[in-house]
Amino acid sequence: MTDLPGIVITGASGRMGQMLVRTVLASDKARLVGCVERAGNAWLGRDIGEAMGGAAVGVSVTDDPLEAFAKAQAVIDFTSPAATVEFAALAAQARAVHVIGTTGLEPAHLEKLDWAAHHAVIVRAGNMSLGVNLLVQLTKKVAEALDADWDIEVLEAHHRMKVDAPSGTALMLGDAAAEGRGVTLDEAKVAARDGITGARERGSIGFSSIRGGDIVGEHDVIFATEGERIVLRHLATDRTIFARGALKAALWGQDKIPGHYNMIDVLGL
Ligand SMILES: NC(=O)C1=CN([C@@H]2O[C@H](COP(=O)(O)OP(=O)(O)OC[C@H]3O[C@@H](n4cnc5c(N)ncnc54)[C@H](O)[C@@H]3O)[C@@H](O)[C@H]2O)C=CC1
Ligand SMILES: O=C(O)C1=N[C@H](C(=O)O)C[C@H](O)C1
Repeated sequence: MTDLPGIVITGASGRMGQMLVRTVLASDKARLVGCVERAGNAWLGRDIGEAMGGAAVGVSVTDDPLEAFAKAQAVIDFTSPAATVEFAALAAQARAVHVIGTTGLEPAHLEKLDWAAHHAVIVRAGNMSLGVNLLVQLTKKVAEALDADWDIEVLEAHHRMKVDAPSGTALMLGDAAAEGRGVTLDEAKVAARDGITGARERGSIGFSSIRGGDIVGEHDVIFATEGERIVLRHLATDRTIFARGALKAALWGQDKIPGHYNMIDVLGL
């Protein structure tokens, strides 16, 4: 039992944090060794099982990531960009696999992750589900097959509490479409339209974001031309798909050399 990889969950009281705690506790391939929250969080010092409304599990929530990571073989992190950059440096020091689900990372954050990836394994993806990562590959293939007479639009819908847009998944899909078309997303991306925008620019890749209620995560990639349209769609109805993917990544990373990996690597797609 004690030989199983020890996992620390950061942001343990969050929507994904709680789902991850449940997933690790239910697993016979890993054990929960730590839960981290930010200073001031109401769950600090409490047993995570009790804080989540169940039986005690023997792991208290702490705001000391360094101490928690020292006991871990992997850190699963769905928090915020600033926290993730801090955790990447600490996970690298502890030589723990750092699984990053956090979205909204800017180029400056990514540069810091690249530094950490010289010292430890990082697995990062804006979406950890099998379905979305398959959709990424399908999007690339369809974009490769079609020319710029086919307009590409990515639509995403999420719950009212989501703070970043377009979603990390939408950007993964946009990147795949751009790669298939032989351009970069930076040059093709149109993420906001309002007022007299003029006609659509040929070859651009558009993004639209809906926020409302408790939508877990919905993504469409639309390829539209004169007289016909292809729609590739993924609907997430339960956050366990992300948590299961993240745990798979944490276990997969145990025997890998330091570097920056993604879920396509983990899933072998
Ligand atoms: N890659 C994927 O498959 C998925 C990614 N996400 C992403 O995960 C992130 C979190 O999403 P949710 O769980 O819905 O948000 P949330 O707001 O419910 O949870 C975030 C948690 O992180 C904690 N946190 C923030 N800063 C911290 C710090 N410095 N130290 C410790 N804890 C800290 C917060 O207190 C909070 O409990 C978002 O970026 C979201 O887009 C969400 C679902 C799936
Ligand atoms: O914030 C969320 O909830 C989600 N975030 C990820 C994203 O930005 O794509 C993944 C999933 O769609 C849920």
